[in-house]
Amino acid sequence: MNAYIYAENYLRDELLLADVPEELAEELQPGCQVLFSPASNRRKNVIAYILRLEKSRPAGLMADGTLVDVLNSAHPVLTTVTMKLALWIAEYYISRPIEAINALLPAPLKTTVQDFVELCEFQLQSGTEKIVTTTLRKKILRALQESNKPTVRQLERKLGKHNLYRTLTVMERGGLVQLKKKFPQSGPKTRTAYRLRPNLSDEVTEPLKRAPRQAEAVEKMRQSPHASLFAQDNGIARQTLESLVKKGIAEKIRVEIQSSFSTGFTEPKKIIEQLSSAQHHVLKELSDAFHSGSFTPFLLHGVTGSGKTIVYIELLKQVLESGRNAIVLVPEISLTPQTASRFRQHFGDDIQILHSAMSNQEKYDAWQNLRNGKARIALGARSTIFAPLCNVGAIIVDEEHDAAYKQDRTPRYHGRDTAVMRAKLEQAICVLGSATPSFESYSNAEKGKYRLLRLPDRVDNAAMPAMKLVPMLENRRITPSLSEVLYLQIKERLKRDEQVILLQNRRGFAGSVLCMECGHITMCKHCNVPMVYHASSRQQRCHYCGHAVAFSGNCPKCSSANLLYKSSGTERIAEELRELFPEEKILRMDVDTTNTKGSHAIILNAFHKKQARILLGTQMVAKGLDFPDVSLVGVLMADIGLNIPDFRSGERLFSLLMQVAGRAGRAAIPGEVYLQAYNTDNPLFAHLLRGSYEAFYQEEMVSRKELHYPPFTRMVVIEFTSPDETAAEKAASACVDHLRSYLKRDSCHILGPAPAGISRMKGRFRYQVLLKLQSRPLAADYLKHLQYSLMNTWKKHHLSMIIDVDPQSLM
Ligand SMILES: Nc1ncnc2c1ncn2[C@@H]1O[C@H](COP(=O)(O)OP(=O)(O)OP(=O)(O)O)[C@@H](O)[C@H]1O
Ligand SMILES: [Zn+2]
Repeated sequence: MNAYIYAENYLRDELLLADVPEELAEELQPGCQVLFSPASNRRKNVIAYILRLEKSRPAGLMADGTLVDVLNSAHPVLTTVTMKLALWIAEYYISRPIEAINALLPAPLKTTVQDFVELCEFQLQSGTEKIVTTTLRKKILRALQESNKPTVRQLERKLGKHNLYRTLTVMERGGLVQLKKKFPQSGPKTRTAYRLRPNLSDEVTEPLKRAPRQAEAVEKMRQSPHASLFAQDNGIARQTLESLVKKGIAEKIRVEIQSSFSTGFTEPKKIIEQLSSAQHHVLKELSDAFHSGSFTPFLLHGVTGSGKTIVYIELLKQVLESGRNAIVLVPEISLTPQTASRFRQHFGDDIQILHSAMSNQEKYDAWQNLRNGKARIALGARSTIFAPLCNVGAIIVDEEHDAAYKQDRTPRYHGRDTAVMRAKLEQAICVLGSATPSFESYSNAEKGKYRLLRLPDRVDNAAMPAMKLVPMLENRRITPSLSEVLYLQIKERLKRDEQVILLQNRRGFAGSVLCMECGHITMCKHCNVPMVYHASSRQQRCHYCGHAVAFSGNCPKCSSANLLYKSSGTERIAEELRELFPEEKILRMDVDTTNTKGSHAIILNAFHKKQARILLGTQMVAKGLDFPDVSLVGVLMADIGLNIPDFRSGERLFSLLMQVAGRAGRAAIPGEVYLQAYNTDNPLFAHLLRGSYEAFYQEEMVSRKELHYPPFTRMVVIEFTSPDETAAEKAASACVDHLRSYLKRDSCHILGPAPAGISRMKGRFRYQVLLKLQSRPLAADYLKHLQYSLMNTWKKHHLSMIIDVDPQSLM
C-alpha cells in the first residue's frame, strides 16, 4: 500500500509518497493523521495527513519515506470536504497545503505530547483474549496496570518500543484502553452531583411518602439518564438532596462536566411570538432552497434591527430536524455576546460555541464534540468554518461585511468566501447577512451569483433612526470634542432616563493628516487614497504607488497649522463627559478597558441593566448591540475614517456609521443619530442621511470601476520585508520585472514597489507590490515558484515575501 500525504515541517510543497507497512494499511483512510518517517532522516517522525491511498506505486517512483503510526485513534481528522477545502485554500490563497491543513485544525490536535493511555474501568472481559493476542499487547496491559495513565511517550519509553499508537488503537477498539488528550493547565471541570446509593431496598424509600420533595428527588434520580442529579437542576434544591444523603439514600459524586464557553453576558429569553411577513418570506425562500438539497448562496440584506437573527434560528431548526448540521460565523464572539447567547438559548447543547479564549482542553473537547456528532451547530469566529462536522446543510455568515473575517497570517483566507466554498462542497445553502453588505457580495448578488433577499424594515413597526449632521466648523463647541448640539441632546435623553451610545472612530487615525480647520486631507492624485505621513522623511506618501510630497506642517489648502495626525483617544473624551455630567456613570469600551477576559461582557451587562446610561467606545460599540432604551447615538468625528489610506475607506466608514446608527431606536422609543464632522460635503453623508445603501454603492462603484479596484478586479498584494531596506526594495523590483514579463499587460495592472503604509515594522523594512488582475490569470504555482526563488536569492538578508490574495487592509 502507498499513501500520498502532506507532511509537517517539510520544505517541499508537493505531495509526498509514503510506503505503508502491511499492519498499518487496514487502519488507514484518507484524512487520517499519521506519523511519517522521512527517508532522509529515519529517526525523526513528523505528523502528516493522508490525501489518498493507492494499492500500487507508479513504476520508477521512489517513496519519500514510510508511515509508521496512526494518530487520533485512526479516526480521520479531515473529512472529504474539509480536505478539499484545505486544498482550495492552498490554491486560491497561494499557500502550502500543509499550512492550509494546519489552519483547519485546532492547535491541541496537532500535538502528541499530551496523549494519555488509560485502562478502561469496565473492560469487556470476554473479549480480552481475542484482543490481547500478542506479547506486545500483554506487555502494554501489564504496564498500564502498574502505572496509571501514562502518556503514550512514557509508555513507549518504558517498553522500549516506538509507534504504539496503532496497537493502542486496536486495544481501544476492543474496549481495553482509552486514548485521550489531556492538557495540564485546566483539567476537566467537575461538579458535585447526587445519585441513589446502589441496591436500595423499598423499606428505605418508603418513609419518604411524608417528605414529598425528597420523594420527588428520588424519582427524578431514578429517571435521569445518568442516574444522578445536580443541585438546582429540575427544581430540586440542594437542601433536599443533602437530606437524602444524611438518610443514607443518596450519595455525592464528582461528575465531569463539558466545558462550554460562556461569554458572561446574559439576558432573559425573549419570546418572539410570530415572524413578520417579511421575515416569513425570507425564511420560506431559505427553507425551500435548503430542502431542494443543492448549493445555493444567498445575500440577506436586512436593515439594522430587521430581525435577521430569529430568521437564522428558525432556519437552523429545520436544518437540524432534517438531520443535517450547520455552521454559524460571527465576526468576533466577545464583541457580539448577544447573538451567541440567543443561539444558545434556542439550541442548548446542540450548539458548540468556539472561542479563542478557550483553553486547549476546551478547544479539544469542543472539536471532538463536533467530530462525533454530540453538537450539531458550530458557532464562532472565522476558523469555525473548518468545524469537523459532517453533512453540513446550512452555513450562516452574520455581519458578512466585517473585515475580521480575513485572516491576517498565512494562509490569508477570507472566512466569508471560504464559507461559500464549503457550502458548495457540502451541497448546502449559505446565507451571508448584513445591513451593509460588502461591495463584493452585493455585486455578486447583482450579477446573480448570490440570490438577494431583503428585510427592508425594522420589526414591530420601529422606525429607522433619524440622522443629522453636525458641521463642526460652524457649530459652537462645549468641550474640544463635543458640539453644543450633541451635548444638549445627551442632556435631554438623560432627563428622560434613556440611554446614549457615543462612538469615537479610532481606526481612522492611521497615519494620515486631517486639517482641523478646513477638514482637508491630502490624497494621492494617482490612486485617490489618503497619503500617509512619514515622520522620518517629513513626507506624505502614497503607499499604493509610492508617490511622495513634502510635508510642511501646514494644511496645503488653508495653511492652518492645526493638523491632526496623532491619535485622539476615548479616554480624553470620557474625561470631558465626566466634567459635563458629574452625576453620571460613564462606561468606556475600548482596547484598554476590554483587555481582560470577560471585561467586555461586564460593561455590556452594566449597560443592559441600566447601571449606566452613557456608553462611550470605539468601533466595538457599533456591532450588533440590541438595547431597547438607546434612543441617541452620537459620533464624535464621523468623517475620521475617510482618510484611511485604503480604497475601501468609504465603504468601511459608511458601514460603520450605518451600523452604529442602527443601535438607536430599536424598540418603542424612536432613535436619533448625530454625526459631528468636518467634511460634511462628502457625498457619503448625503447617502447616509437618506439611509440609502444602494445609492451609495452605485456611486462608489463608478469610481471603483474607473480605478480598477475590486470588485471589478482581483487584488493581490505582495509584501517584501527584510531588516535590510535595499534588499526588500530590490527584491520587490525584481518581482515586478518578473511579473511584467509573465503577465499580459492588458490583463493586469502592476503598481509599485512602494513602501508599505507602516514602512518599517519590528525592525523590518516593508515594500509592497500591488496587482490588479482582470480575471485571475496568475497561477498559484508560478507565484509560489517566484516566492521560493526570490527568498532564496535574498536569503542572507532574511527576506520574506508574503502573498495576500483579496487583501482587506493595505497597511
Ligand atoms: N417578529 C418579531 N417580533 C418581535 N420582535 C422581533 C421579531 N423579530 C425580531 N425581533 C426582535 O427585534 C430585535 C432586532 O432583531 P435582531 O437583533 O435580530 O436584528 P438584526 O437584523 O440582527 O439587526 P442588526 O443588523 O442591527 O444586528 C431583537 O430584539 C429581536 O428579538
Ligand atoms: Zn498613489
